[in-house]
Amino acid sequence: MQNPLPSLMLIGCGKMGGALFSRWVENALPPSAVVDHHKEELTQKFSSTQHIFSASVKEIPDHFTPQMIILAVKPAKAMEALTSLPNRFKNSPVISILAGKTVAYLRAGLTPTTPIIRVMPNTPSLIGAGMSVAYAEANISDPIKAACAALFECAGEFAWVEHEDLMHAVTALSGSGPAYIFYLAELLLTIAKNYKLPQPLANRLVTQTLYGSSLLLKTSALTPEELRQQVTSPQGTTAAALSVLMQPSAWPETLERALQAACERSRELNQ
Ligand SMILES: NC(=O)C1=CN([C@@H]2O[C@H](COP(=O)(O)OP(=O)(O)OC[C@H]3O[C@@H](n4cnc5c(N)ncnc54)[C@H](O)[C@@H]3O)[C@@H](O)[C@H]2O)C=CC1
Ligand SMILES: O=C(O)[C@@H]1CCC=N1
Repeated sequence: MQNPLPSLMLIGCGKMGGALFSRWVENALPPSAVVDHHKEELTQKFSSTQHIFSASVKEIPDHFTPQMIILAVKPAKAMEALTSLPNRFKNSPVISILAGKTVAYLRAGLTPTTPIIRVMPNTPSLIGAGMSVAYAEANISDPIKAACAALFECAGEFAWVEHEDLMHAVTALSGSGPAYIFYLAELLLTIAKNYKLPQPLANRLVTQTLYGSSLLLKTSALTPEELRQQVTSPQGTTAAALSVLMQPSAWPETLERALQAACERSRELNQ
């Protein structure tokens, strides 16, 4: 059986924080607090009486002490959010989902002993199909790591990395990755217009092809290369298309440059 979820204080309930929070609510989150400037919208959206919605950490009632704090503001707002934490919260374990911001950076806004874990989730978390990857320093206790895993397992798959530097590659691959897939869908839909396919049909073709291929990739024992070969008849239509896409300057170099740009940006975000 899955570990019970810890009570939380979620700071920042936007696209990513909000997606995670909705999963946690569905998975019996104990009474928790959500801090966001959009308090009114969030109170309506989640219409919950058991959670506290607040526009500022300072308005959280004295009787409420979370077991964990989840930091989900934009990276540029991290220090402002941490330094405005009242002292009574400063020893609670903090999970940061911020791109780029290292444990050392975050620690400067907390105390030398606050347990800090970094997690990189992605937006398919909203439907329980997310991929979250976490890094914790060696001194973080097992119960804190287990509580972190329980939270992100509610949103899909979860894995640990041993070295913080790997979080850049994780961010470039699975954190930003859904956008690459959505852009591929956008491009295919735009191109479909040239072939006079009715738009609703083109939507179905693109969506079901991406969905079916992802599901096959996830459930099949075959490698991506083997699955690709199963589609590709010698001298057939797929081979004709792949002879364009597999040119070094086409997908191989383009994707390599794209991931490199994401990694570089992740490093810059720590400044
Ligand atoms: N959107 C994505 O696909 C992913 C985002 N992330 C990370 O999640 C973080 C949030 O990103 P998004 O949800 O996309 O941004 P967002 O802009 O949708 O959400 C940020 C939220 O923080 C709130 N906020 C700003 N300052 C605050 C403060 N001082 N106290 C409380 N709330 C405050 C804003 O009102 C907003 O609702 C970023 O650091 C990003 O790197 C990580 C993985 C994926
Ligand atoms: O674009 C970003 O910076 C964030 C991190 C991963 C996905 N979105």
